[in-house]
Amino acid sequence: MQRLRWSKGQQLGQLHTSNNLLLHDYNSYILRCYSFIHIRDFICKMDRLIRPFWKPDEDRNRSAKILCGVVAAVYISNQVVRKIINIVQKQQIKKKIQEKREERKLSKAKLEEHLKGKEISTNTVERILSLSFKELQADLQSGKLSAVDVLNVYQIKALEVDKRTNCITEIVWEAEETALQLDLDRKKKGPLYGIPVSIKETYTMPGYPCTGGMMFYFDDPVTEENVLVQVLKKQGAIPFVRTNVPQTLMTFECSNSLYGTTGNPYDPTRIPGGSSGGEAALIGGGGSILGMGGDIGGSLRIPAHMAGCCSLKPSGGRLSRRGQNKFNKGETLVQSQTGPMAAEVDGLVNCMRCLLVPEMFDFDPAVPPIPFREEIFTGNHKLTIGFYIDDGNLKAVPACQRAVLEVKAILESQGHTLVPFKPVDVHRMVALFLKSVFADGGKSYVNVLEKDIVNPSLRRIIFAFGLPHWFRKLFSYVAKIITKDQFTYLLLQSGCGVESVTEYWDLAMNIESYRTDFLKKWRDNKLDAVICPGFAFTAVPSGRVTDVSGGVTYTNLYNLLDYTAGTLKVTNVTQADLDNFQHYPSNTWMEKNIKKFAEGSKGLPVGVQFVGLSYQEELVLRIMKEVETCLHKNSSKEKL
Ligand SMILES: CCCCCC/C=C\CCCCCCCC(=O)NCCO
Repeated sequence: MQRLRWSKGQQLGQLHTSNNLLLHDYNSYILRCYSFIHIRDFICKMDRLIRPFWKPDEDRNRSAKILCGVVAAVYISNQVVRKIINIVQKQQIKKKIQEKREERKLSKAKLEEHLKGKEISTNTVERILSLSFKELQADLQSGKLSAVDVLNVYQIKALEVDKRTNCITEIVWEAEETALQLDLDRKKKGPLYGIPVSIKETYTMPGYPCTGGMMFYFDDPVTEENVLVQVLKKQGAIPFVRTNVPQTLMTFECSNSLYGTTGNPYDPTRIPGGSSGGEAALIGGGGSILGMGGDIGGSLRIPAHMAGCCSLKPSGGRLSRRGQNKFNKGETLVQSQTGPMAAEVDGLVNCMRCLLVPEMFDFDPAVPPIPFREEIFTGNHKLTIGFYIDDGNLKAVPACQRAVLEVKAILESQGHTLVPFKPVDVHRMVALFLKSVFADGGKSYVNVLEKDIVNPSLRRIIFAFGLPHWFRKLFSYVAKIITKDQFTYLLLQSGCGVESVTEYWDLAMNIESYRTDFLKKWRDNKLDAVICPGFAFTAVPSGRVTDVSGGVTYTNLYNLLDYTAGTLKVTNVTQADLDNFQHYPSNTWMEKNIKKFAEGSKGLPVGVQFVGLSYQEELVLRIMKEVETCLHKNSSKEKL
């Protein structure tokens, strides 16, 4: 037996280095059988030890039976005790959640009372809210407006948007004190003086919970202030609210047991996108002019597209990640990036300008010390821009296709050359992405959520993550036959992650080779930039995200490549877009769901994505600004 085990073990070691998935599954299966053999061996050994104590005429199997019984009893009672502990813990969590919800309600009511006491006229509110980013900045700099007035107006509007969408997790109480101080200290005006900024819940700010929507992190003490928050404050900005995120951050639904569900400002029964969904709902609803978010698979861009604002996902840690990435820590192959979200491109530009300063490079020496390159942003040479409306995974819905074609026409009218482009095999890309972000097979999420109330939209995935890998992989084939969706298959297959360091290194090499192939195609087409759909579809009803999760290939491609990508709202869904659904395919489960969820989507915002190579933030912003200017001109012409 010993010899057999040794030789099989050697064989397994050899098989393990192979990349063949089936062989790999077979290995896991054999290893499991071996664990069983170990238990049987153990029982046999114990049997031999105990046997001398039994009378010789007794049943020879009696001791083994008793031992099996004891093992079973210990196992069952262990399970029962664990279940009881879990139930008690869940009750405590529910109580805590309830208390927290009451606290949040009271805090918001208190701020509302405080603002009512100030008797700010509707006129003032409307006037300040109607100002563009540049106008607001100019009025604050000239002293026409005070920081406190602007803050109070945005607080009023933010509370109003929150009532419809539940986008605010915490009120930043020291905001008014900061504004008063800034107003007193007028000589020291930073470039963002008096600009209220909303902050995603994942940014650490001492005194405020930073949970990523997971109760597990609720009692984690927050000691260090996020680097970007520190720099923004130094530049005169005033963090005034913190905003909601999805449980785990790895989905684009914006819902968790602690803060509840955030709705879309255009239709609260639908999602605002995620994970920076609270930010997008607040900015899209008009309750904030500038905000901060994060993005590992689309979390800055999906919500900007779905809730109607704009965002920029910088590349390569261009902005500091310190103090926001504790949830994706250790994920080095695809890294979460921090970035701004705003009502207009000017907000993004000014934010980047004010963050790319010596203070940030000082606070975080890991950030490449590249200041904002004005010469690239203001450059006027004509560009070659690739475009696509279908990435080869899920076809973008008619409104998302139209949005890209409209931007294409705008850019052509500005003298740029637009050429058709098709990304390199997105299925290959998404398999690498899922394997990287779920490298541990989703184990850390399952562990963290074990002591939480799992959000209904995630239950199916978390359940799948708890299943043995061999079963998940086997089931992926069944799921593929039933759904006909390649993404569902890949989520189950690649979501198993890697089993060894060798596999992790292989994965890193495969990502490198995908990046090389993509860059070659980009260079062959002589591209400066690419435009493509903001996402595969517009906002879907809450709770249905996992039914259409394949849409993420439109955004996570640029995370895997580590390119710069920004999203700008360019249009709204029209009746003609909905009528055009007759040409949309319904071959797969997700395509059918997308079609179903599009019903009633008229009026929802639609964004377009603008992509540049790594460290091309200024170029991407330049193109976004050009398009936004033309859109504004066109809409004022329409109004005339
Ligand atoms: C743990 C549950 C995950 C289930 C959803 C699986 C479906 C798709 C996987 C990728 C989705 C990525 C969405 C965007 C995530 C993101 O960018 N988060 C930012 C984190 O800082």
